[in-house]
Amino acid sequence: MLSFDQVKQSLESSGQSHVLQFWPELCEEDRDSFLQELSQLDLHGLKDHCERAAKAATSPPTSLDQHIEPIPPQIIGSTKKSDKTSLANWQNEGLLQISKNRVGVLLLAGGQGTRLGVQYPKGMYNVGLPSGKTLYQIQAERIHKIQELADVKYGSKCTVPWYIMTSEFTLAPTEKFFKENNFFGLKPSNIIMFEQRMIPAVTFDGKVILQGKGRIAMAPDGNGGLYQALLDNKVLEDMKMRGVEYLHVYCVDNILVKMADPVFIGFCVSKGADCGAKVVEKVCPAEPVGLVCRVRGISQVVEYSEIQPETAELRGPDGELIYTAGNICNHFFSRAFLQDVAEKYIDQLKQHVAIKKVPYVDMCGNQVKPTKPNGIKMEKFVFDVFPFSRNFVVFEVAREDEFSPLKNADGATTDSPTTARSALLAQHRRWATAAGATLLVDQGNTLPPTPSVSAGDAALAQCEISPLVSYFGEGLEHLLKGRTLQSPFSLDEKIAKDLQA
Ligand SMILES: CC(=O)N[C@H]1[C@@H](OP(=O)(O)O)O[C@H](CO)[C@@H](O)[C@@H]1O
Repeated sequence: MLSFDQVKQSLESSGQSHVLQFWPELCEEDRDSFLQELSQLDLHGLKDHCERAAKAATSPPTSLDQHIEPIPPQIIGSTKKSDKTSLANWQNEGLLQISKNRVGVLLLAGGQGTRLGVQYPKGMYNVGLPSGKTLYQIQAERIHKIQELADVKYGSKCTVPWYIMTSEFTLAPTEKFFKENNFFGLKPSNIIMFEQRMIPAVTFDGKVILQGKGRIAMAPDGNGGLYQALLDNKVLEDMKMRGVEYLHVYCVDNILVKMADPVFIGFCVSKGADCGAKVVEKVCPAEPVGLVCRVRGISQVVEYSEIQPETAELRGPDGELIYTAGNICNHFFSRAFLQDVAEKYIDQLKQHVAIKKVPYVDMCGNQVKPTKPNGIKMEKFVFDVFPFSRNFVVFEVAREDEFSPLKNADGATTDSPTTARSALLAQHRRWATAAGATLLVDQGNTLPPTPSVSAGDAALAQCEISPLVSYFGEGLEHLLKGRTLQSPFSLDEKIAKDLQA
């Protein structure tokens, strides 16, 4: 820990001496914790950080729009358009890699869930499924299942390690939650949690914001803080030690995420890719998803907050949208590529500006909750390493099978607990009917085989299939064929055993 004088001097030379304004009022204990917090800051880089933030907030980002082009079809694979044999080959390749312990998953879980309006990590959210499972539990069970599928196919016991990037906000509650839930049956040594860095929020005139008299307002450095966090926490060494060559990186909020999806992994590996992204076709130009595209010939993502509406709305001769490749935050990276990024490119990652309402103490020491944005948070984005890739590929998937993110609180028309729950239940209804089951709603009404689903439609049968029973709809026929099932129907491992018997 640095001494008070060292910290004071550094703050003065960065033009931030106001940070210690309330020091004389602090008790011994608060002084200690504040000094500790300040010692951990990158004090050398502070001046630069504050100046850059203030400058970025006042000068609009240079628009990339004129240089955007769609991704060329040659580098796109698709669960919708590629032929069945290719898909089966990719799946086998993916399972082979998994069976050889070469695949890991990495969860981006440092965010605060502000839009969802909860005080705890998003992964702990229960969207109200009949089973009451949280996002973390669903993900853990999918890891279990994919290990089992690879084991069965290639006859070897394998592990898919689960790396979880948290932040100061989410680490402690996430650890506690995993412990309380007995790590959802996974081996604790195969779950590696680590923390991303936090950086200070800054006012429009480049001053660090004091959140309390002895505390500065800190925010995680964006999901692109991943690369620094991999270095800080020696995660690449851990991967190397385990023999993990490929990583599936995903964000916490997508209830349909396919953990270590063998088809996607297999596609990327077969193409010799070092980096890849899953996309879905955008539903409308304004959908808040990043656009996977090329800018001046280089593959990258232009975030929804940074594209102009006129560009997003561009249409071709038949009225079809030109830019349709929506980023679902499911990325593939080879370990070699991540090593390269860490060694050569980490300082070149773009900084993005987010203007936010940041609670603060004013000059007189009053706590203020601003009603208008007052602060700048600088963030890095996980996909900003794509331009450094030497062989980037894109994999298009069906939205109804792979993308239903939880972003907003209930009441919103999109991306809410209700839409997430409905998407999962609809998928499981499709699996059950495809396996030959008939689903009955309350009064014995038979469900049409392919029900059209609207969010929260109570008239539809509820059918939930545990990931421990089926990962992508496989293995259900021998359990469900010819059966009539009363809603709500929950197929867990125990019921699966009974049905088999
Ligand atoms: C920096 C980043 O990863 N942004 C991602 C991420 O955005 P959110 O702001 O977390 O919703 O998830 C979206 C998909 O849910 C994706 O479209 C977008 O590009």
